[in-house]
Formats: sequence, structure tokens, C-alpha cells
Amino acid sequence: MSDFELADNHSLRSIQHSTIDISGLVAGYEQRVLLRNLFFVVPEPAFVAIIGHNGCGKTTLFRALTGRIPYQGTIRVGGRDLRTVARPAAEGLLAYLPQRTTVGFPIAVRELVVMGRYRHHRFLGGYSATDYTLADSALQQVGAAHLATQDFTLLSGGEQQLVWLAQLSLQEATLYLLDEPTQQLDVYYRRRVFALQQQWVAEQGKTILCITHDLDNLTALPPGGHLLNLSRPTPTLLPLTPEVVLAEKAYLESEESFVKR
Ligand SMILES: Nc1ncnc2c1ncn2[C@@H]1O[C@H](COP(=O)(O)OP(=O)(O)OP(=O)(O)O)[C@@H](O)[C@H]1O
Repeated sequence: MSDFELADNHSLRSIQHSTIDISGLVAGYEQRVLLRNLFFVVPEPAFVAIIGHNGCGKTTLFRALTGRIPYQGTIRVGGRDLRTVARPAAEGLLAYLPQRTTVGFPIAVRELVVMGRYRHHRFLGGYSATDYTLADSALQQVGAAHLATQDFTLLSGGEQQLVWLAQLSLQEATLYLLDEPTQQLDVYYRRRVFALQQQWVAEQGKTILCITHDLDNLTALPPGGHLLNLSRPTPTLLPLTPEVVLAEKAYLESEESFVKR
């Protein structure tokens, strides 16, 4: 069976291909290359923490993955070359939680969360009772069930972040991109959101790339994940163990790493 035939068959594709395969990726902005020949493969569903100094190119990597900036090299998600996919989110390849997202009109939290089911939404039809049950359960999972009927625009930054996470969890995608998901959260919710991501990987087979500066919480995660430090001259995928996190933290704190930027 050819790759093309596999690409047309979702179930075969998810069994046979790496979740993400990046090869020779070069990306950045005019006059400034931030990602220089990046290679990494995540063969099976996993949690990948992406770390590095401010401005080293972490969000830029997500911009390349979501087709927002041009790049050289190849990015495959679920075996499909992203250049050949016009709408990766609509086709269930990517789900993306940016660093900042605003909503300019009043909307009940539950109505915003249920939109995570948009790929199952019937044209001109409303969301079903099942969709709303899933939305309620997603809110419950992130610890935000009590916010369901409130106006999203009146919530605190941290509460809004929990709501976005609930919405994201309803999107059935091959790859999830989370840009600093714990940024505005208190210590309790930060730990909880990392635990939740581990649960998504272990129980739902999601693959997550998570940009974070929250290295303390990374040391407490169970084995099986990966770490990518984009401040290294040649970033490679490392096993996410407490020892590796501490070594990479020491590197990021060093003058040596700073002058190499
Ligand atoms: N549109 C743009 N044009 C030119 N330079 C840009 C553009 N967007 C971002 N940059 C620059 O690229 C660099 C990398 O930005 P990026 O957002 O990828 O950093 P980051 O690693 O995610 O940082 P942080 O941890 O602070 O979020 C920054 O110095 C930024 O100023």
C-alpha cells in the first residue's frame, strides 16, 4: 500500500506513522533565522516539553507548524506532509492553544467549550446533547465546572486559560500544540494542568508539544515524555527525567548558554 493510500485512511495512518516527524526545519524572520536545521521524531503518542530562553524560537516553531510562517524542510504529522494539507486543524491533524487568545463578545463558558466539537458540528445544525455532555465533562476535568454558565469575558486570565484547555481537549487531533498553558495559573492549577496533559497522553493517546518555562513542574512528571531545549546549539529530543530537566535548567542558567544565543 502506498503512502498516498495510507494518507486517505485515518485509522491506518494513525497506526503506521510517527505522530510528528520534523526534518531539516529552517525557519525565522527576515534577516533572522531562529530554527537552524531542526530534526526530531516522536514515534508514538507522548508529551514533549519545549524549553529555552525568551526569544529562542519556541513560538516560532509553532508558527511554522501551523503554517503561519514559511519554512524550509519537512514537517510530517501523522505521516502527512503539512505542506500538502490546506487546513490541518479542520482535518484533525493539529489543535493549537496560543499564548494569548481574546474573545470580543460576551459568551457563556459552556458555549465556548462546546466549540471544541466543531468538526462534529452539522452544517446549519446546533451542537447535540452529547456535545454538551462532553463539554461539561471537559470543564470538570480541568477543574472549571463551576464556571460553566458564567460570561467568559468576565473571568480572570487564569480561569480563561482553564476554559481554553477544556475546549482544546475536545478537539480530536493527532498533535496538540500548547504555548505556555500554565503561564497565568496558580501553583495548584499549574500542577494540575501538567497532570492533565499526562492523562491525555496515557488515556487518550494524544501527542502534545508543550512550550513551558515551568521547569519545576517538569521534574515531577512520570517517565515516558521528552524534552527539547531550543536554546541548545543543536536541539535534540531528550528523555524527560528529573536529572535531564535539572541539567538543562543549569545550562539555561549558565552564562555560556546566554552568550551562544
Ligand atoms: N514577525 C516577526 N518579525 C520579526 N521578528 C519576530 C517576529 N515575531 C517574533 N520575532 C522575534 O523572533 C524571536 C523569537 O520569538 P518567539 O516568539 O519564537 O520566542 P519564544 O522562544 O517563544 O520566546 P518566549 O519564551 O519569550 O515566549 C524574538 O526575538 C522575536 O522578537
